[in-house]
Amino acid sequence: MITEQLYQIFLQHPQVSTDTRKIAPDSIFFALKGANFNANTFAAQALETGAAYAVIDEAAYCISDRFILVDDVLTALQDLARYYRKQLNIPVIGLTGSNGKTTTKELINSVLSRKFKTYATKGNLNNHIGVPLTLLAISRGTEIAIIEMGANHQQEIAFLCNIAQPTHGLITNIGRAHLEGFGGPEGVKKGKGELFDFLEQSAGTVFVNHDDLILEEMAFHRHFKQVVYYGKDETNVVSGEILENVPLLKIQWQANKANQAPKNEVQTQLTGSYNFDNILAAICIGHHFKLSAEQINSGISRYQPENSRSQIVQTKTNTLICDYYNANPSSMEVAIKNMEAITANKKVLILGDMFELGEHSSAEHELIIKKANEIEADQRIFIGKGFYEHHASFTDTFFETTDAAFMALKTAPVTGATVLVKGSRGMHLETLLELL
Ligand SMILES: CC(=O)N[C@H]1[C@@H](OP(=O)(O)OP(=O)(O)OC[C@H]2O[C@@H](n3ccc(=O)[nH]c3=O)[C@H](O)[C@@H]2O)O[C@H](CO)[C@@H](O)[C@@H]1O[C@H](C)C(=O)N[C@@H](C)C(=O)N[C@H](CCC(=O)N[C@@H](CCC[C@@H](N)C(=O)O)C(=O)O)C(=O)O
Ligand SMILES: Nc1ncnc2c1ncn2[C@@H]1O[C@H](COP(=O)(O)OP(=O)(O)OP(=O)(O)O)[C@@H](O)[C@H]1O
Ligand SMILES: C[C@@H](N)C(=O)N[C@H](C)C(=O)O
Repeated sequence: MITEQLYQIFLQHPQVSTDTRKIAPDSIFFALKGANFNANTFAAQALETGAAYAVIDEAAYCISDRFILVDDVLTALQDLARYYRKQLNIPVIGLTGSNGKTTTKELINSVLSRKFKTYATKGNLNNHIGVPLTLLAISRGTEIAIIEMGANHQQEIAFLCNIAQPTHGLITNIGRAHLEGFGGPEGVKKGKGELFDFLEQSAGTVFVNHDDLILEEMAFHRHFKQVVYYGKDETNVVSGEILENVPLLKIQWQANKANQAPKNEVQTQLTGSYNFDNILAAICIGHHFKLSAEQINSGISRYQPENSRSQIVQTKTNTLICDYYNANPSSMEVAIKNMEAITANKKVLILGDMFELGEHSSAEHELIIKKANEIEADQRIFIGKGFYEHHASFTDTFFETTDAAFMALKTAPVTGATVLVKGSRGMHLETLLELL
């Protein structure tokens, strides 16, 4: 079936399901294949449990006209999303970067939704499946969409841009994340730069952090229709500075200094000086879309991080900075620097291995141990094989596994401290929480 026909069906049934355990009534079920299951086998069940149609790619399962047979279900999903996107005549803000995508996306959404009907990527649905699902969930009447794009290899952002067709774009930063798939730091720059390439070719608008030399250079070498700069310097369209970080950030910002615009102060629910850039990006985008300072401040101050991203948790015995949703050398470094900046009687670092670093893994883990030793801390606990490899060269505490750390913390608990808990998701550092 060609995409136009599928689109006509989608107009009648504008909801998509991919899991028979969560079928939306009257939706179109896309039978994807995964590591465990071939969802063609669930297509009939999807119809029985409320789906209107099932898109499949194996003829053997096509037993009535409610089955839509295509060559490849994933491609059909992506093509439908691209086709639907083209019908939406709205600004689409594409967002990528090594760190801070989800936080910045949530902040932008929180700000823009003070004035517009917005739709933003849910959670982290940012890949070749997540972006199409996000686009197809945009309801008619939406005025601005904010689409997060993730990648761990070259050409992935180009592919996602081709589907989402952003009119505006932001790269949060270029860091040392997913080095394995991108082929090193230069590869990350190239891969994330595919968003800038798309916006250059399509005469879009980019928002650029002027304090970030890499991003500034990437913007400088391209010819954009419009570049909107933000940063600490008052010559930027939006400028700002941190007023407090104790541990929540309070910031001051100003738009168009030249026009003698007033300064604004906003108390945020975010910790970590690195979040300053994320916040300023959202303010800049709010200003670009002509929100008032009150609307912008309201959007920023209301946003409360969730899901273990820089989340402050007060337990009976400690103040925890829970940051174990992910970890890479860049985000580890800024999280350690933030521990140095905050005021606390006792500071403890619990750091877990960083994944997907390939040949850079050993050196990057060693570097993080050194960085952690450059700041004042009462205890430094490193967990995982990547860190453990270097245990003989340092006097800190090392465990090969999270289970081993669990047993040790059970007998010698950490108390009365501000504790940074950060590591890759696969380290499952959340299992330590009950002891902290
Ligand atoms: C296809 C699918 O949805 N997969 C999810 C599934 O994985 P699995 O391979 O185990 O699939 P199954 O074999 O179990 O099932 C196949 C399909 O059958 C359906 N089904 C199954 C049983 C049943 O009874 N009924 C059924 O209908 C089932 O629903 C499947 O459709 O389960 C996993 C665990 O829950 C999911 O993780 C998996 O999701 C995959 C990975 C996915 O891509 N989901 C996207 C919606 C998404 O956006 N996920 C994001 C993660 C994004 C991410 O990691 N981003 C990276 C960068 C991008 C890297 C990129 N190259 C990549 O490959 O992802 C980043 O750094 O930000 C998320 O969930 O957060
Ligand atoms: N601007 C930033 N610079 C460096 N590190 C950051 C920045 N913003 C957030 N981080 C770090 O990255 C962690 C994850 O944040 P967030 O989920 O927003 O990033 P992400 O890029 O969306 O990651 P993912 O795609 O894996 O969800 C934070 O908890 C924090 O440690
Ligand atoms: C969760 C996934 N998107 C990711 O960021 N993985 C890295 C390697 C991590 O978990 O730290």
